[in-house]
Amino acid sequence: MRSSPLSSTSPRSSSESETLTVHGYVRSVRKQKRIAFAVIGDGSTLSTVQAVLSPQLAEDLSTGAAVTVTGKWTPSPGGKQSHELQVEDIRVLGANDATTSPIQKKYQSAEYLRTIPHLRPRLPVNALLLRLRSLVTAQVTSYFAKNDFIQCHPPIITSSDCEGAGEVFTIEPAASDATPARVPGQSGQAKKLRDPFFGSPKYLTVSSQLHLEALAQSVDKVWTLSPTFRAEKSDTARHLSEFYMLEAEVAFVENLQDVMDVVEDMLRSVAQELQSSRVGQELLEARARDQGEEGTSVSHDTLAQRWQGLVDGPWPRIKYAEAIRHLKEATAQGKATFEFWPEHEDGLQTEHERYLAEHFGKGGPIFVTDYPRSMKPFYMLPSSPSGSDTVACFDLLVPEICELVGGSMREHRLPELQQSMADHGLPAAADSSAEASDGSLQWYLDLRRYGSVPHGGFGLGFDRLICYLSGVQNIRDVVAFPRYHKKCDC
Ligand SMILES: NC(=O)C[C@H](N)C(=O)O
Repeated sequence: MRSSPLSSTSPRSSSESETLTVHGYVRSVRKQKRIAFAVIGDGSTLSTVQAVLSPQLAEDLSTGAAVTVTGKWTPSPGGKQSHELQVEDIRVLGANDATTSPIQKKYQSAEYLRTIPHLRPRLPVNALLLRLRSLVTAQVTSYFAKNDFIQCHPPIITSSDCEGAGEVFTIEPAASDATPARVPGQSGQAKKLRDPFFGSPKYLTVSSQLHLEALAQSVDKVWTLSPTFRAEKSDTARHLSEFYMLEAEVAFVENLQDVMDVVEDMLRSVAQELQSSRVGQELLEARARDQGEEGTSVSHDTLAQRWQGLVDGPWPRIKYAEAIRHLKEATAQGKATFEFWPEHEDGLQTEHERYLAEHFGKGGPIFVTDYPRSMKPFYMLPSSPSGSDTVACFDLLVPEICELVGGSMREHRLPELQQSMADHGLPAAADSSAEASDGSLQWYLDLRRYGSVPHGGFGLGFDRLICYLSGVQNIRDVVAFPRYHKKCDC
């Protein structure tokens, strides 16, 4: 007798029957006078098993019930499947009232399914997305291990806003846990003022980059896949308040091209793994079945081309100034119409990024590099070490999603970093003897004081990558329990 996930229950070519036990959920049940059929799936594969049983055994069965079924795995006379399970015993582990169940065997919109995130993964395609995430995680882990990167666990609670964009969540214990603070001059009277748990306000991390920089300067090459948080109110298909970011930092790297090479190689390895995996095959199967259903996912062919676009290389690398020129030309020639006219000082709007990825990137990814310094955070190295108006940075743009990765060379020189912090309005004490004010980046400056090396790194929006690889168009539909403005229910 075997008991295993359906994904490892491969149909036998031998005609000899084998006793098999499967666990799963009833996807559908058809009861006739003398015979009943139940389709059983368990989320480990899109494939299902047809169970053939007597009407008595099928009596308590309803769609959605959790069952353990034992029977003979025999060649099927029906054309739809090579084998079927001739049931000898069935146990209903968890009954399901199919009439009141929030999951119904009919089309249910993505918006509706977002209201039941705890049940949504029971749908085979949502289970497939969980398996995709697991496969991509395994592949990036393997890629980094093979390339001598050390996996690190940077902190989630931080004292500064790395990106300086002011979109941080502040953390504090619940009010009842707050230590009563004594108010000076009111001896003996403990007044219930909030005494910050950590002494001063702390935040949920918006990026692990600064901490990774510290670690890279100890072990050379580091990476992490960690949750990050942004208190953005944007109601878009590409933003979440809690999301996973894959970040890496490489020490002793002199050139932005080398950092882009890591991104390109790593994503290529993920796409290759996907192309040869069962998860990949099933994703294509699912897309072929529901070709662009209700505008929630891309077609089979688009998805296959997307993966191939990641495998094919090298991906174009163009400078920001060139990108703006290209957009202006396209507008002037009537090849593109934008809501916002592309201007050097206005930055790239989403519509511009989309156009660049779809046209200049030949439908695949494209790196845009060397953005104006004024548009980027304080930690980026100038494009030319002697100073310039642009910084040695890149955004990787892909069709539909637009920005998938952002990275840069980091300013590793102390005086220049201090100047850049001052220019960006950040406190930048001149020497280490100055008392480090809470939340200051003294520790970050120390990295430049004590054995600094040229280094660079990047951050990739992991949930966006899952969207891109699966062809699902809304990030809220690829994250098991998505958190966004006004939404954090379970
Ligand atoms: N690690 C990175 O480069 C990510 C960057 N700090 C960001 O949040 O975009």
